[in-house]
This record gives sequence, structure tokens and C-alpha cells, in this order.
Amino acid sequence: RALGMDESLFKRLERNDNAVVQLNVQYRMNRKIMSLSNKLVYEGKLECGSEQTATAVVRLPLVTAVEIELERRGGYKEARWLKDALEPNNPVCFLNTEKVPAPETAEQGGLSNITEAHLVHCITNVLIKAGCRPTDIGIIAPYRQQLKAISALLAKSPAFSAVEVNTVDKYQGRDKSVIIVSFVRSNADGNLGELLKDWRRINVAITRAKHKLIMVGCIPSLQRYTPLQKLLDHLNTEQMISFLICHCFWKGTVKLF
Ligand SMILES: Nc1ncnc2c1ncn2[C@@H]1O[C@H](COP(=O)(O)OP(=O)(O)OP(=O)(O)O)[C@@H](O)[C@H]1O
Repeated sequence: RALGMDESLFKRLERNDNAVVQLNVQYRMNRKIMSLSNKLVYEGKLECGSEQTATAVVRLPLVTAVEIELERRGGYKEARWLKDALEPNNPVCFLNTEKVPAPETAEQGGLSNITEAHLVHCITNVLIKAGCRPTDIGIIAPYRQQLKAISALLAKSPAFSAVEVNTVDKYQGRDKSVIIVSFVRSNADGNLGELLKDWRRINVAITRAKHKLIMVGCIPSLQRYTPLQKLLDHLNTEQMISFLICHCFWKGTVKLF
């Protein structure tokens, strides 16, 4: 460290103008998902490599049948957030838990948010019923304790065994058709911790989905940090935010079918 070994080779190269070129064409995300990273990091320079990449959406062959079933059970019309989360042509949605409420819990093992965990379980269940392959779904959370809480809920059914639940760092360099991000932090004291302060980590989390990115979090807590505020402002302008009113509906939805 004293001799400069804590500095990466890339950082050293960055000091020389001719040594670094920014790559700005990508073949992973559709246009809507890419717009988030463009806002947060790339200042609009990121482009889709092909029209096919730009317009690709998630394949949910049974979505209409699921919607009819949810409607038959009542309350689906009012559950705008679930429609937003399911709709293939709506590639980005942020589910705001502000009104639920969904507070974080600090335990010995770390931070978790059980309400967000239930919500992630519910959305995963509905996506699979709608025909999404479990291997095409990835769940990301910044805290290990939250991954444990989500995995424990998913472990109740073998239908979820191929859904991958991992930290942001474990997803680096990889992607899935659908990514669900649970941001966890939700408190009144203003504490966000170090993990979510790293804009690079946030950028990795929001750039793993190819076709659908569903984020779950408490906006008043998350917007205290500048990079997340920037992201949330963009989501708000683009009408990509849905409010969750209470959890009475989705608790029942988990047990559907
Ligand atoms: N020329 C291409 N045509 C079609 N798809 C491509 C092409 N190049 C890359 N992809 C797809 O784009 C995605 C990202 O590619 P890759 O993993 O090489 O990027 P990366 O630089 O490692 O990204 P990151 O660092 O953000 O994880 C992958 O799903 C890959 O299949």
C-alpha cells in the first residue's frame, strides 16, 4: 500500500489521456434500462449496439392468463404496481415502499428488510407463473442478511430453486433477462451506510438486466444520497415509479395458484 499497490492499473492509465478509450456501445440492455446508466454515469453517451438489443423485452407467454386469474381473485385493478412490474413493455419500474411501510431491521448478521423480501418473493412467483424461466431471473441486494431472508422465502418451493439470489458484486460481468433489486435501506435516521454510497456499485446493480429491471425500495430514505437522488429523479421524470399502498394484496398473491 505504502508503495502505491492500492491503486489499480486502470486508475494509473487514466492519468494519461491517450491510454484510455471509453467504450460506449453495449449489447446487453434494452433502451429503457440503458437510459438509467446513461443518466447516472455515461452522460447520455451509451448506445445500444443494435435495434434488436434496444427493443428486446421479456418473454412472458402466460401473462394474460395470470392477469385474468389475479383479476378473478379481486384487487388486481387497484394493484397498479403489480401491473407495472409484470408488463413486458414496461422494462423499468421502481416500487416505492414509502407508504407500506417497510422498515429495515438490524440484526447481528447484518441488515435486512423483511417486507421487501416478501415483495420480491411475490413478484418472482407471479413472473414464473407468467411463464418466465426461473433461470432468467436474478435477485440482487446489497446486504447478505437480505439475501438470506429472500432465499429462505424462496426455499419454500422447488419452483424457485433456479432463481439466482446474490450480492451486486457477485453479478459483476454477468446479466439476466429479469433483475429484481431490493435496496433494503429504510429508516428515519438518515443512515444509508457505505454500500449504497458507491455509485459504481449502484451502476452495476442497474445494468445487469437485459429486458426487465424491477427495483424495490423506500424513496425518502434512498434519495438522501446524491447518486440515488439522480437516479430517482430520472425515474420520476420518466414515470417509472409506482407506489405500494399496503401489503394486504401482495401477501395473498404470494400464495396464488
Ligand atoms: N457483439 C455482440 N452482439 C450481441 N450481443 C453481445 C455482443 N457483445 C456482447 N453482447 C452481449 O452483451 C452482454 C454484455 O457483454 P459482456 O459481458 O462482454 O460485457 P461486459 O463489458 O463484461 O459488461 P459489464 O462489465 O457491464 O458486466 C452479454 O449478454 C453479451 O452476450
